Amino acid sequence: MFERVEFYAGDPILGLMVEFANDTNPNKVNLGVGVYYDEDGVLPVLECVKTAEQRIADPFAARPYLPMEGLPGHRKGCQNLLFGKDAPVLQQNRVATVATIGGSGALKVGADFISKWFPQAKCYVSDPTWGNHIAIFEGSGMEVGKYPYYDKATGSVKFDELIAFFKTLNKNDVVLLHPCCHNPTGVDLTQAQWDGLLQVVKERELIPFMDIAYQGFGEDMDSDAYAIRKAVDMGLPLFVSNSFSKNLSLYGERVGGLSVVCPTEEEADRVFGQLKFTVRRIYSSPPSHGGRVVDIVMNDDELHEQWVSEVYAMRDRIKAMRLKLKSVLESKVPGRNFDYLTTQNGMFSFTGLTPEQVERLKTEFGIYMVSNSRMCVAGLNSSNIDYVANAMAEVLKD
Ligand SMILES: Cc1[nH+]cc(COP(=O)(O)O)c(/C=N/[C@@H](CC(=O)O)C(=O)O)c1O
Repeated sequence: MFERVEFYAGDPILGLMVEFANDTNPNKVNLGVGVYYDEDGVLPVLECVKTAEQRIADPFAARPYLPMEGLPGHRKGCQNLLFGKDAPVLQQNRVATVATIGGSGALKVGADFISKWFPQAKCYVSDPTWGNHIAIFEGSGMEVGKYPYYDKATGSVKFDELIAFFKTLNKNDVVLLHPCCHNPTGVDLTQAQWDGLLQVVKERELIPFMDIAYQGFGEDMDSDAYAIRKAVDMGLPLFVSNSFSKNLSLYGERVGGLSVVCPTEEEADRVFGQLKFTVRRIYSSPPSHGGRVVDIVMNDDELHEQWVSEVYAMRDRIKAMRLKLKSVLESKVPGRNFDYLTTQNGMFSFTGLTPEQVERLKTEFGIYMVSNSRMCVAGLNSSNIDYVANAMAEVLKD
């Protein structure tokens, strides 16, 4: 019956979590999956989340379905975070937003919506990108291509090639963009480059789909949303998928959102209805617990302020680990350039290690990075950073 079903090779990122859990090396270090661990190597529960949990704690409360679109406060929280609390586009009711099952659910709902209403559209992702981007859009039946992005030789963006490529695309083709904290490279566009790129998107009438999963881990909440707000200012139609997994440390609660910026309120109403229908036929409605936590933290001014400072503390610890690792590696591997550790942004660093060197880190030292050489810097802390630096220095001798 199922003999034709192919074996699943496993996910290059999530598969590492299983391997890591089974690794008996007492010195093992998880620099694989994009999860923030604190200075003690523990996945934190934010103080603002604890307060929100206390407010809703009632183990005997009923658990009704949420609406297909999720809680109004969850949706409002996404909109204020992405577009700015008093943004005209929100006052004009031109944004259709649904709460989703994490950022992954947002991408899936968006991909299914586009596949249905723009059946000729092709999707183009950065080279490289988060591996699941390709799987999600192909899973929605879309053809997925790659646009030039990361220049291995210089460690920067191949901006001229990217622009030239965008100029070859067709109306309504989708370009999947990382507004900040690019995954896996950590290499972001400057604001001037965003201005130029979005101008080409406008001229070619492309559909920009911005996936922001690390807002607050780059510079700050507003700067990290620059590309999103610039696109709105330019009057572009825009899809935005956002995730609270990392910046609320609510990974397993599966909380995110999909927002679609429309030219008119009437069109936003139509899109909102079809987004609800798309949710209904994929997973029907979103989880309630995480949605209630998002609602409280995002809409209580005091908790929101506390949340922002907690995200910035996570951001700053990652930046401190970048500086420390760079200085230790420079002392251990003189002559090799480690500037990328401090020029790259957000949770990830593209180390440039070969697959063989990455494999040696895992098998000989119990240090886990993604095979494409992505390192989750948030897995570093004062007690493991020297061990990691020594191991990297060792494999770099090859
Ligand atoms: C760019 C990006 N977008 C969306 C997601 C999905 O977020 P969620 O809200 O959990 O559905 C992730 C997760 N990335 C990390 C975990 C994973 O691969 O699922 C990672 O890159 O390690 C991203 O890195």
